[in-house]
Amino acid sequence: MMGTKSLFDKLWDAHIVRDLGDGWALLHIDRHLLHDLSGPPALASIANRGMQLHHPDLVFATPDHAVSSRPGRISTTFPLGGKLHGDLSRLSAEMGVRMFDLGQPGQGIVHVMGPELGIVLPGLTVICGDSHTCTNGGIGALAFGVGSSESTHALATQTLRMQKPRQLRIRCTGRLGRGVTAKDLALHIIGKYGTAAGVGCVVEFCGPAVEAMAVEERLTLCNLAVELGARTGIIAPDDRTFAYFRDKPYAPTGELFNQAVDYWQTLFSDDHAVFDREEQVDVSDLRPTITWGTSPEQAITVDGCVPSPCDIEDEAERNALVATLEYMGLEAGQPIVGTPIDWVFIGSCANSRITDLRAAAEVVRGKKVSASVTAWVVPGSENTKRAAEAEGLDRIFQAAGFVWREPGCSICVAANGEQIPARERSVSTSNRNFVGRQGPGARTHLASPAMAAAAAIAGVIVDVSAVSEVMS
Ligand SMILES: CC(C)[C@H](C(=O)O)[C@@H](O)C(=O)O
Ligand code: SF4
Repeated sequence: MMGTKSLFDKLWDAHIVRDLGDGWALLHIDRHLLHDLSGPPALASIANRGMQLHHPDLVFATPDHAVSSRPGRISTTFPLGGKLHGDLSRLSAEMGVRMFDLGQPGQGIVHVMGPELGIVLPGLTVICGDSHTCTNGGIGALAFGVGSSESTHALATQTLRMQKPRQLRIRCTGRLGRGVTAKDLALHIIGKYGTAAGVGCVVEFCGPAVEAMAVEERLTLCNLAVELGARTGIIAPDDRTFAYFRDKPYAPTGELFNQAVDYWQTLFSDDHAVFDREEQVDVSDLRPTITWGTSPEQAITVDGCVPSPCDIEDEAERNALVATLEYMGLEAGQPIVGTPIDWVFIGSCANSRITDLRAAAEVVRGKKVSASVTAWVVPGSENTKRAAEAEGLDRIFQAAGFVWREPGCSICVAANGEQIPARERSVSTSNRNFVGRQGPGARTHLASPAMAAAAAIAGVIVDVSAVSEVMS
């Protein structure tokens, strides 16, 4: 019989502990990740009820959101973060959870360190009290961001109660052009379909353009699934994925690895799988893409212009656009290229992996950051930082005038006391450009690491694919 199951169906079915009826199921959770904002209250709620973790070996913690990224930082460099870090550290120790502490290999943004350590593997269910948990779908895990009560429930039972989501498949055909990345594709997809397109859905990304991506790029693509409104994103694991996990510290080894690969090879959508919605995107003509507004869907190709209120009939929409342009300090209809910037942030769980740092370093090599720009690189994890330093990327960035920082979320969300001042403009490799996201009044343009690096050098937004030396 021809298979009719999607990749998601296979993972869902494999994890059902009990069918609860009406599409609801109790799922086994294979990995539960905790960070310094959502982790301490979840652990405390278990401790305060006199309960124990059901399976502490499947729970892992890392401080990332509220820790300072200042070189030489310690726990209390940002005092509020020090308190959260202390709570996470103490509760983890008391309850048998492995925490990767500051300065240890493993510490980092929770969605970067999971796959990087092989804690997150293809076919596993993964949860974390964080919306970008969807990132892990890039390696073929079924990963959900959860709320605090679900997190507590999972700590106590190692299960999650969930209604089966609908399924959207986005097939990406063609080949990405030079200077065009998974980030550009993600912004393009969100711009094209909108931030509500994925509501209630799991989005499977597939097709030749996805198959051609490095594992890190697939993580970037799935990272932005939540900005499409989706419950999560997922990509079928393939030979590249299997090779990626060959040397990861928590991945199986030897015969167990071979057995794992045998199973991982069954994780794809069958030919006759049925989706609630299917879309196709030809990536061949994509250009570097950047946001101009305060929602990730407000994205244009870098050679484009910001929209003009005159072109909008609906009054409420027109007023919203006027307000957005005012917040962003942009003129209606202006080209985005040439817009002067003040900050560049290369980091976040969207784009802080080794391939991202390499791409940015390639643009920066031998050049200088514009005198008017403050430029930071915040590696996604301690392991990424060390790998980058071993390749000399830190020296390339520092010679150009970038600040080379310690791993964490930093000014992606400005929860660690680091922020972009009001009315200052950043090109950021992160995933959210909401009002006040990088600090009250801060103006954020989301883009790829290469685009951010090129903007840092030029001092204005530029089309990285038009900077000839870069492309040679
Ligand atoms: C603070 C945290 C819970 C939040 C999230 O859930 O995503 C953050 O990581 C973000 O990116 O906005
Ligand atoms: S890097 Fe940004 S998006 Fe990712 S988990 Fe941290 S705050 Fe959230």
